[in-house]
Amino acid sequence: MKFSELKISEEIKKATERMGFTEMTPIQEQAIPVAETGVDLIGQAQTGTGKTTAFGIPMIEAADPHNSDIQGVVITPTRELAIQNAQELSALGFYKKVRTVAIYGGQDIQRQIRDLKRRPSIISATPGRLLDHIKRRTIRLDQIKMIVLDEADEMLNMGFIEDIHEILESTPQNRQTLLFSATMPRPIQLLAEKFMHEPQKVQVKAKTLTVSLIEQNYVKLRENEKFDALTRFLDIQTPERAIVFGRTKRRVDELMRALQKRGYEAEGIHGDLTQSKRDLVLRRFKQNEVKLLIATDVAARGLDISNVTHVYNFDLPQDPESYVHRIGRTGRAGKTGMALTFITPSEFPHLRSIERLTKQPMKQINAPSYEEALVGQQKLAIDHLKEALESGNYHAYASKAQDLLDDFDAVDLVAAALKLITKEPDTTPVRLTREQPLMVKRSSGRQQRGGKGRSSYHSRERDRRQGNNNYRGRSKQKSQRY
Ligand SMILES: Nc1ncnc2c1ncn2[C@@H]1O[C@H](COP(=O)(O)OP(=O)(O)OP(=O)(O)O)[C@@H](O)[C@H]1O
Ligand SMILES: [Mg+2]
Repeated sequence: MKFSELKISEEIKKATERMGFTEMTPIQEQAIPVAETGVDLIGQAQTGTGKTTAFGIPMIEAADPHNSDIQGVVITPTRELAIQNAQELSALGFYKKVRTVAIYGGQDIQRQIRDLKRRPSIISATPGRLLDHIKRRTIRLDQIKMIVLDEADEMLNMGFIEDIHEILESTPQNRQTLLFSATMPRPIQLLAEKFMHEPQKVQVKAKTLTVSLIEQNYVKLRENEKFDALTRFLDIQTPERAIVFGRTKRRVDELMRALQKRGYEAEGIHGDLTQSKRDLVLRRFKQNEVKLLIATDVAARGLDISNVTHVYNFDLPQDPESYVHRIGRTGRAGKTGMALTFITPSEFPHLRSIERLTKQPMKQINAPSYEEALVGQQKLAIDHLKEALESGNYHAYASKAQDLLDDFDAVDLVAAALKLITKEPDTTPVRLTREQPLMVKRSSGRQQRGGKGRSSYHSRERDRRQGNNNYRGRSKQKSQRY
């Protein structure tokens, strides 16, 4: 079904056209008409399938640009996602002249207050900064018609739950509440239903939770083999654009420096960097100035960066849901992608938990040898050489080439030139601080580094079976993981 067939205002149809959309995605086709009836809604569909527009259209449709109140709020777990959602909502509201402002931590609050004085209809926010504005009375939510929790399970999962409750308390009882995510663990759903009014579930039925366009592989290796394996895979797979996920901020910093030491262009992103640094890194990655983004889970959810061809899980994610979101940074909007996950022997059971959630078996592959990596890089050099040949833009070198050919054997010459342009696999020694394998001690309910205890994956699975609401004691996780 096309957007043009929807019963929505012409301005929004025109906006989707301007955004290059014609056919609706399944979640858009199924969720928009339901949301238009005014009911509460829980929407679940695979990563990269257009959930933003699925809640964006009803939100813009409900907003009246001539009304000076804030009428809609979208809450997201990260600042980058708040910015991205604001951009998409602004695009959808372009012709209807519905204005959206992004409100997030790390940005000058006075600037935000100035933006707010211009009376936007919609706020796209992270919870902490939104609460700050509510307390300063620079934002009032008492007239909102609709609130969306994007990445709803994450918002209700770690650390955010108290903030969400406080935000909801400042909104009208009769507001419409929409929840969206690619994953919706049952305990979270039960928790959500407590503050929703008879929500309708819109789930796009798919055989697997992950997108079939993403090839999913894993490598079994020891902790101290991971880094060489990563660089060799990078040499062989030569990703156009890749995200490498690490478990902690320290890990991300160390990985970035180690990769740079071996001659890779890499930038890191995590929650301890200043917001301007985070913005800069993401901009450079989006503009293809740097091919490798090394990230904590701060980049795992929702970010829509075109042409991310590879996702590497250098460390296993904290829970199976995070895996789904991390690898979902590739294979978006119909494109293909590849995900590769490193697993140490003691973490092996977690692999099965991931596969049980995704309903998609992963394929085991082996870490490449030095020789294989060299072949990969040679192939890349030859490709570059052929491209240069096809471009025809080398005639200024012809007489020098002839001089060389007079003195040397042609094969020797090309071989020497190839060696020069090949980035041979670098074996510069690097040191990474050892990360403990993924384990969680159950009794305290929060993440512990190392130590004995059951894995979070298994306790989560048991929760799932028992329908436990065991998600509140995890507030420390946000600061560790992001
Ligand atoms: N109807 C459509 N036709 C073509 N492209 C679309 C359509 N709807 C959305 N897109 C594009 O698809 C991409 C993914 O959309 P979006 O970020 O909303 O996915 P998502 O379902 O929210 O994913 P995630 O679970 O990772 O947050 C975006 O680049 C968006 O512009
Ligand atoms: Mg999204």
